[in-house]
Amino acid sequence: MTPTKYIDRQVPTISLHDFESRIDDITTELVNAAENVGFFCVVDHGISRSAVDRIFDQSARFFHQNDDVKARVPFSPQHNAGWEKNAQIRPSTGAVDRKESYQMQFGEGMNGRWLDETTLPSFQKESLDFMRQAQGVSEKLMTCFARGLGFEEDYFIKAHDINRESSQTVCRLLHYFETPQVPNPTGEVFHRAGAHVDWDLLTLLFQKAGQSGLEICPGREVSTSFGYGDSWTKVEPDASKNAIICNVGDLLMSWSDDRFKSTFHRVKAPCEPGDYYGERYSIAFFNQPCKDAKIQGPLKKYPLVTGEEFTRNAMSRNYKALQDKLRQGQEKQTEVPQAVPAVSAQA
Ligand SMILES: O=C(O)CCC(=O)C(=O)O
Ligand SMILES: [Fe+2]
Repeated sequence: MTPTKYIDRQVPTISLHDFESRIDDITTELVNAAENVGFFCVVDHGISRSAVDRIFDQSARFFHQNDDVKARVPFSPQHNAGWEKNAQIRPSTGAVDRKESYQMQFGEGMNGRWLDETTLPSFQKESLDFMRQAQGVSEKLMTCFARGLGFEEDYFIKAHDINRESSQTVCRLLHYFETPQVPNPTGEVFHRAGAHVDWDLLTLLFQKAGQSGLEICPGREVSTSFGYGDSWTKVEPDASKNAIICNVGDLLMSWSDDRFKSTFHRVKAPCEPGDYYGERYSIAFFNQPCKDAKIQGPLKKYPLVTGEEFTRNAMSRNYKALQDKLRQGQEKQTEVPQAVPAVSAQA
C-alpha cells in the first residue's frame, strides 16, 4: 500500500465573539476561508461545551439501543431522515461506510421517525434544543455569507427556514465502529466516511476530543465535477477551544458561482501508524434549503433552480458516479458481486 500523501494547509480559526459589532471583520475572515480552503473552525459561537457533551451523551444513548429498536425508525431516502447501518456507499469508494447514523429534522420529515418517550425519555426534546442552537450559529454564518455575496442579510436564513414543517435541514448523529487492528491479508478497506463533498449550504461538524480521522483535500474548481486530488490534510478536533468545524457545501459553492469552495473530505479508513482505530462519534448539522428556495448566484453562472431541483440534481449526479464506480469494480472482478444496498440521500 502506498503511504498517504499529507501536506500542511492552514484551516483558519474564526472567532464569533461580539458578533454584531465585529460583523464586517468576521465576514472578511469567513469569505477568505470559504474562497481558499472551504473549511474553517468557529470558536466563541455561544454553544457551551456542556451542551455539546450532552448531545453526544444523547447520541450514545440512541446508538446503545438494540438494532431491532433502532430499526423502528429506519432511514427513509425520500425524507432523508432516520437510522441506517453499514448502508451508505460513496462513489469514491464503491463500498459501504462502516458506521451507523441517525438523521433528525425539525419538521414533518420526522413523522414516525422519533423513538417513543418510553424508550428514550427526553431524547427528542434534547435533540431539538441542540439543533436550534446549531441553527443559531448557522444563521450567523449565513448572514455573513449573504453580506459577502451582496445579498440581503437574511437571504440565506429565509431560504433555510427551520420553522416551516417542510424544513429539510438535517442533524446527523454518527457512530463509526472500532476498526480491527489485525493483519489484513485480503486488503479489505474499512471505510469510515469515504471521500465526498456535502450537498448542503454549510455543514457544522461537532467532534469529540481524541477521535481524529477527518481529512480534507481542497482544490475543486467547479461544483458540478467529482474529481479530487491525492494530498490530504488532517483536521483535528479541538475540544479545548470547543471549536465547530465548518465546511462549505455544494449548494453554497453553486450559489456563489463557484467562488466559495465545497471541499472533498473523508473520515479516513485507519490503516497507517498513528491512525485512530477506535470507536468514533461525531455530529454533522447540514443546512439544507427549503424545497421552494430559488437558487442562483449573483453572476448567474448556473441556471436558476429550486432547492428541490438542486438536491435532486445532486442526488442523480451522485447516483451516476456511484454506478460508474460499481461498474468499474465489476469489470475487474470475474464473479458477479452481491447485491448492493440502496443509495441513500445524505448530503
Ligand atoms: O464524521 C465526521 O467527522 C465527518 C462526517 C461527514 O463528513 C459527513 O457525514 O458528511
Ligand atoms: Fe461530509
